Amino acid sequence: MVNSASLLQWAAQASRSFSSTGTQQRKVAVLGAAGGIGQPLSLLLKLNAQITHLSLYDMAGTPGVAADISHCNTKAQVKGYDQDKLAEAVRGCDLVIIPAGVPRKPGMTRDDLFKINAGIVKSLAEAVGKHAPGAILNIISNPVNSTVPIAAEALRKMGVYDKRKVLGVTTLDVVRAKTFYAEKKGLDVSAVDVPVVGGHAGITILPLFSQASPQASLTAEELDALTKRTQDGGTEVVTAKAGKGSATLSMAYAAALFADSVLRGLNGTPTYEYTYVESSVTESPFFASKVKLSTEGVEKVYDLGTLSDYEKAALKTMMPELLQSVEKGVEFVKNS
Ligand SMILES: NC(=O)C1=CN([C@@H]2O[C@H](COP(=O)(O)OP(=O)(O)OC[C@H]3O[C@@H](n4cnc5c(N)ncnc54)[C@H](O)[C@@H]3O)[C@@H](O)[C@H]2O)C=CC1
Ligand SMILES: O=C([O-])CC(=O)C(=O)O
Repeated sequence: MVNSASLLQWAAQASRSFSSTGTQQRKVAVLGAAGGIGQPLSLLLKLNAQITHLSLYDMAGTPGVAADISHCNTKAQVKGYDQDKLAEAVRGCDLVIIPAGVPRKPGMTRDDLFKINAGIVKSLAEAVGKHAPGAILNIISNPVNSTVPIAAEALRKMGVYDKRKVLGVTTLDVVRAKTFYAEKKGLDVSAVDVPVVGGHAGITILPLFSQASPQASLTAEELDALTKRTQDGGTEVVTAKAGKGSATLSMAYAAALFADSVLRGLNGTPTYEYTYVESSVTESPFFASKVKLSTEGVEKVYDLGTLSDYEKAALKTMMPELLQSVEKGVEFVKNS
């Protein structure tokens, strides 16, 4: 798993690798690049020495963001594309990251975003299926529990679906669980690992503190508080931003870490991450668990290991909601 130390490493390497030769050509697109997540994410990707071409797409304002970021003295060549240039933006991409869509306001659930974001993700996935079949998709747009099945079903309809390549980004849940656990137990956050499985909404987010490392003892109250804080991490930010959107900076950080792992895998160094993918680990057809990322995307999906009674109960409780969200996404594409 890539951690913050490697993030700093690639930032440090970025300007040095400016003159390096012989590295693989890797084109990455961000769809929704002018948004709250899109802008800082694009900046972090510009610092990633694995990326040679960075393609920024949004409905408007993208050339400005691209011009700004392009002045950083790192290797990636940056190009901005507005509305009618989607095909050009994604053509030849190895990785397409989608943070396009509306964010929550206080009082909303992620599922409340379905009405608008379902259609956005479907049309962007179709464009990738048409102009960049074979690219890996990293889907950030909410509700992730439904938008990933939407993208998968849209690509399946086109005959280009590859389950190894459609990945829901749940890295922020892992980032939060690590932060909150380390803070609570006085641990070095850079040495902490916490698996987070399930989905990406409320009770479907399940941190597995029984498998955290290093193991610190947690009282029943501490375990419950840490689990709930991880599940409500998004809402904590939505409330604090008071109508001005949801997590953007921590999300950009998490998505940049995840993209780095995907690219390392593509470039021949296997990496391990938690991500929401087509899965047979539970009865839900899509589920977030640990995967091995390699040259074709997800090479292996791991099972959940030994769960505590608390985690077994939480897994059972989340299932109806998760199944319903998956079904809602699949039906949306089938009926459109
Ligand atoms: N997976 C996760 O852990 C997280 C997911 N999110 C989700 O990410 C999404 C984006 O959040 P923000 O960046 O804060 O929103 P934002 O509103 O600041 O930015 C979204 C951008 O998407 C663009 N957009 C809308 N329709 C588009 C289309 N058809 N093609 C290309 N671009 C399009 C908008 O013009 C805007 O620039 C939301 O759905 C939010 O809920 C947010 C945080 C964490
Ligand atoms: O809470 C939201 O709406 C955004 C999100 O997914 C997160 O921050 O985890």
